[in-house]
Amino acid sequence: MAEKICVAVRLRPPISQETCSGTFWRVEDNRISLHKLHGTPISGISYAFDYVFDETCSNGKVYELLTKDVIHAAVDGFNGTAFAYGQTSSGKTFTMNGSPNDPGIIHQAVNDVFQKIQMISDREFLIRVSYMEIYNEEINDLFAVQNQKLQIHESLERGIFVAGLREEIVNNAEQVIKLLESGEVNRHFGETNMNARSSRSHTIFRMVIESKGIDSRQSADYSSSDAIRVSVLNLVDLAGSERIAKTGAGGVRLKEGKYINKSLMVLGNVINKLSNGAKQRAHIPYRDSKLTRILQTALGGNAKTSIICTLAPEEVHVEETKGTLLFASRAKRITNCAQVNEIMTDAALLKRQQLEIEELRRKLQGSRSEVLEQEILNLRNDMLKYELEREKLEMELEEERRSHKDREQRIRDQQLKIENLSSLVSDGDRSSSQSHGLLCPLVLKYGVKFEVDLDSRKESPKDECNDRGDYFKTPCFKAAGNGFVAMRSNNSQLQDFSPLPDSFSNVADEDTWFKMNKGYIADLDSLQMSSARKVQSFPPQDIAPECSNDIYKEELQNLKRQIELAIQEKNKLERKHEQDIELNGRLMGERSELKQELEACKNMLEASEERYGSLERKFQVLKEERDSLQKSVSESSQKLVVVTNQKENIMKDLNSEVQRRKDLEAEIKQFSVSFASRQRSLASIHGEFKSKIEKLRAENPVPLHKY
Ligand SMILES: Nc1ncnc2c1ncn2[C@@H]1O[C@H](COP(=O)(O)OP(=O)(O)OP(=O)(O)O)[C@@H](O)[C@H]1O
Repeated sequence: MAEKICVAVRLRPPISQETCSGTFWRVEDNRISLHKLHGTPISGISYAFDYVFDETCSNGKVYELLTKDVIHAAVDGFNGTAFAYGQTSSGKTFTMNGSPNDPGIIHQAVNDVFQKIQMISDREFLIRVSYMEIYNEEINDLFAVQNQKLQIHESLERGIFVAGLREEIVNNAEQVIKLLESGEVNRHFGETNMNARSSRSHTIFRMVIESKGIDSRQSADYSSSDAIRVSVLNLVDLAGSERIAKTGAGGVRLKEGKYINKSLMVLGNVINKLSNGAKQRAHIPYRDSKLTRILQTALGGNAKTSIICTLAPEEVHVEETKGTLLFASRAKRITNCAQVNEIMTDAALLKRQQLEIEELRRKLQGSRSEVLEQEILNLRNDMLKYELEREKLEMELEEERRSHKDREQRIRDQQLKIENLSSLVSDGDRSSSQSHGLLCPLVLKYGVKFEVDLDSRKESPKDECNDRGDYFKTPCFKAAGNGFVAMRSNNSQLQDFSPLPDSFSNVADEDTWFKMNKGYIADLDSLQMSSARKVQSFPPQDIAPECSNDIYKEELQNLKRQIELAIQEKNKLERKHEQDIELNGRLMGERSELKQELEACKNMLEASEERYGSLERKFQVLKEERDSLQKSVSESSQKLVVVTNQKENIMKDLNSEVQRRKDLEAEIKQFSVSFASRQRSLASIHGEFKSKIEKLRAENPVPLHKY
């Protein structure tokens, strides 16, 4: 979350008893302004900050109001930086280090860190401390004097760090204070005109606070407690800017002063650029000095930062104080963006990966596999349905084919019957008309032609009747064209005359036709009489005695009846035939519809099969993916076990080492105590002996010349 740097100014009590002649600084709430001697504020020289501490304010209060939050946040995993800035002798070191009566920010921070840790029961902490100074633009290790001119490095894992700097693992505040004291000895101080013990270097006391949830190993689910939080807390005491003229520096002090001023100038530039806001920032010159490089995270980066600017109240320093206030005002505009720094341990990483894999698998199954499987199932069902439908249709079609064949067969049979009947009729008629010597060709409805030639019996030499005396022969069949006509045949030759038979009269007689057709009335207007024909009349003696006219008449009547019956049968069959044709047409239509439907089903089936195949392939790919995920999960689990074991071993070693150290310390303490008591007893023995010797000497004085 973006937040502004917290800035406070602190006015130190005046050191010299100089009499104020012109101006003085007045503190009101969180505002400091320059006033004229008689109290009027000087316009334009008034500044407000988060806090303004006057000369009466203690380090305790400064810590409480300004720095405590940063320190607590560091315990919670946020990077933190607190530094003091100001001209030489303005009270930076006093603020940071304090005095025996009024411990400074560093001491209070150290105590507070350990107190806070004590209160956090669900995390275990590991704290490392280091102490360095930047002297003449070189980094020296204050815990190990041999570590000098150290280099700054940067890595993804550690960020910006000083390589080779000694880090001490600490368990309590006292330990840290002792280390600090030992480090202070190595720090560069120097006497200047302005400060009897002036810091000639910038010092950075660094605490690295690592913490981890205690029960993370037991927890099955990944949570933030599985990660290790690593935060860096920098407590910085800067060297003070100085005016060479004022400090009276020369030689070494002058060289130091130049480096101090240069690095503070770079710090000023960085603050200046950062305070311009994101748009105008352009390049921030962190790399121009070691100080700004080390404090890079604290300035406009991932850290919570508080700055205390110390001010010398003396009138003689008013210009430097104004400069410091300007610096503080600019720093106030800087925005940082602090966040908890969590590092994944191997175990936590593995656990998180495992969970992520699980999640992915769930998603995969939920969003794809299941859906695909369902889709495949649906398609399979569809396919089955189509198959069944297809089978049903095929069966129907087969049945239809069979019935169609039957119908065709029936039609063919009927046609055959009709033809047989027709030929029967025509043969019968021919015989009949031949027997009467009458030619009466008739073409009746539906193209069945009946010729009644009553004379042909006698004329035809091939007639079987001649041979066996039977004038009615087995009918022969003869097909005729369609059409509803009743007409005389035009096939016969024109005759000279055509006399009507005595008894039969005219064949076109209405009554006769009515009788012949059994109630059917033909359109007599359309009937044509055959042309007159010469018929040779035979004398009665030429005719066989049994074939008298009556017999003929009777035969003719029979024949007529047969013809009528045949015609009726034929009409019936014709109607049936028509119906069959109609039905056949309808069935053909249905059949072609069924065929189309079958074709569509086949197409759908093919498409389904194709889709099914592609889904099967996808399913296979997903299966393989799942298998590889499972494999990586099992590998991760194995790694997890190894890493956990390793960590447990290390923790055991560490604990035993700590215990050993404690034991040694106790031993040393015990030894010191016994040593001291021995010393005391030796001293008392020595005293005793001495006094005894003295006493003996006094009792037995020995003459000098004896020696
Ligand atoms: N708030 C304060 N109350 C009492 N004494 C103070 C206060 N601030 C500073 N002093 C005293 O003023 C003197 C100079 O202070 P200090 O050494 O802390 O200044 P400095 O800014 O660190 O100077 P330098 O930059 O030269 O190291 C010291 O003797 C210190 O004890």
